[in-house]
Amino acid sequence: MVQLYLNMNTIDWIMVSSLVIGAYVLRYYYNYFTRKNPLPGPIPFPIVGNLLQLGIDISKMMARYLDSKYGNISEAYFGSHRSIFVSGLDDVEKIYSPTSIKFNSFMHRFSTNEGISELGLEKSGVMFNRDLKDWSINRRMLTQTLMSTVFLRNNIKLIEKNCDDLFQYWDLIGVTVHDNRTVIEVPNWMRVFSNDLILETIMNKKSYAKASYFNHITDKKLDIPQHLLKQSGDLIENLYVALKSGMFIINVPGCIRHTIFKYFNDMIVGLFYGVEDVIDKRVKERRQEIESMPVETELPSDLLTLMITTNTSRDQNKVRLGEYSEPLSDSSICKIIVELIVGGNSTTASLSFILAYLCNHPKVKDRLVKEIEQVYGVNLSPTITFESLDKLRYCEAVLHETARICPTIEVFFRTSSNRVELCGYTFEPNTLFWTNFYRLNNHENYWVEPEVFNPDRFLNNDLKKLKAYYQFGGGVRHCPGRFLVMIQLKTFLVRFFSKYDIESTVSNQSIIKGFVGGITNCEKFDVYIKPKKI
Ligand code: HEM
Repeated sequence: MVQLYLNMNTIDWIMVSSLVIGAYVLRYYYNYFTRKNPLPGPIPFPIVGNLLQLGIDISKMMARYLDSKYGNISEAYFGSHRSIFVSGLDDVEKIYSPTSIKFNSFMHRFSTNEGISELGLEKSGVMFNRDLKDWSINRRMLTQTLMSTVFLRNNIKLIEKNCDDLFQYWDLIGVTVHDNRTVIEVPNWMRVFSNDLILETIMNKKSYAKASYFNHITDKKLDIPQHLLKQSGDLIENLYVALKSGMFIINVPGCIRHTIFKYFNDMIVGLFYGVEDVIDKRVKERRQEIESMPVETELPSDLLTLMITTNTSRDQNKVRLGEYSEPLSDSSICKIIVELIVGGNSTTASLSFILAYLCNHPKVKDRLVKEIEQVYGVNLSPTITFESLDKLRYCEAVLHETARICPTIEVFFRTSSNRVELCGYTFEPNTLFWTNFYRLNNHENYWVEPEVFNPDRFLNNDLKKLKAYYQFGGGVRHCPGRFLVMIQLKTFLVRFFSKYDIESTVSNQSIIKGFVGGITNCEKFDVYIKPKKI
């Protein structure tokens, strides 16, 4: 046999390779055409699946293409992984409504995924964690903190402080000069604003992304140490690049990422772990700060402090993790924090879309401002309380209507934990289901004139009755940041419209969307911001 190999010339090698490849391709298509439960969808290629036809960004292609071409249920392949795409209301409800773990057939986010596993997220954190015991501890801790009134009340103060900083920078670049025509690029400012906010919310330390951006775009340099600006600027930039490449890591098979795209793959994974290193340093620093304080010191209720002290002698019993009695490890805390910062990026996108829709709908904007003035009076810098935000019914309707017509998460996913039935088909455990929020939120069967931006549809309606409205998922894995997001968006709008008016640089400016790591972003929207005349 060895002799036979040694005697083979180039032609022989080409023929043998062709035979092997041909046999592989034949077997691949035999398996494909005889698969169980065939669903409509584009025909895949070996190894890459449908990546060549559809690209790597599932949000874009699913919401816009698969649904209109193949209907309520279809399939596509990312590498060898089969994904099922669902956009019928009954089926999406089946996936997101169960509220108990015991009777839930869609408990997991992913089945095994080599990209997620390379990032160390498969068995830690919350979003992708497949270890349900570990997930339930982390999840319970997050829910009890992120949704507690004490935490949310404190966060209002932090949002106000960040608004004040933002407005100070805007004033410095000249927006308060009467009739000033300084162009404000909404998406860029909202990105640095919400990144600072989420980092400070989680890490209990000032972040300087706004200041870094201010220094980048103006000649008036702020008197803040260069290393602090660089640290915040780099962290945000690296996170953004890592997030932008998230779909590449998740959807492109390892055999391609580690060969053809090795350089790019290593760079992204390196960036991701670089971000984690920065967070890890902060976790250790905070641990030391806490340990150096007398035991009886009342500690603040920020997330990092709570995560570090849970199940330690400093635990102030704010969080109860049932039977679990171990403190969370630094590495576990780091993974959770990375996910939360990524979650904060949807808030960025929401802020930009809200301002853009308000600019393009001046009557809605006027009504919103009127409501803010009714609740807070005409006041450049009103004091905001948790209770007062509850009175902003129209504002809430504006937030929901923007999320309906322009969801920042257009599609999201769960994986079956058991054998399940959907749309008349039976699926095995570990099948990945992508659900189409964009289609449901804009479907003519469920909404009157879905293409019209009309917050009134949310005004006198119980959210539970608007079954086709999906923003934060639902059931047992419902987004734990949803209350925080609503508080952040409302507080920002109250502070903003108490001090300024906003106008698009051109009438009816188109709202350009981009897709970054599964989040739909506003790519560009330029406005003039004018001081409010009192
Ligand atoms: C507008 C902003 C946001 C949107 C649209 C959004 C949307 C979502 C959606 C659709 C899910 C999946 C839920 C499910 O499977 O049922 C989710 C999960 C999650 N979100 Fe959010 N989110 C936002 C902001 C945030 C923020 C600010 C945080 C944290 C500070 C956060 C933390 C999380 C976490 C940890 C999960 C995973 C939950 C789990 O798997 O158990 N999100 N989010």
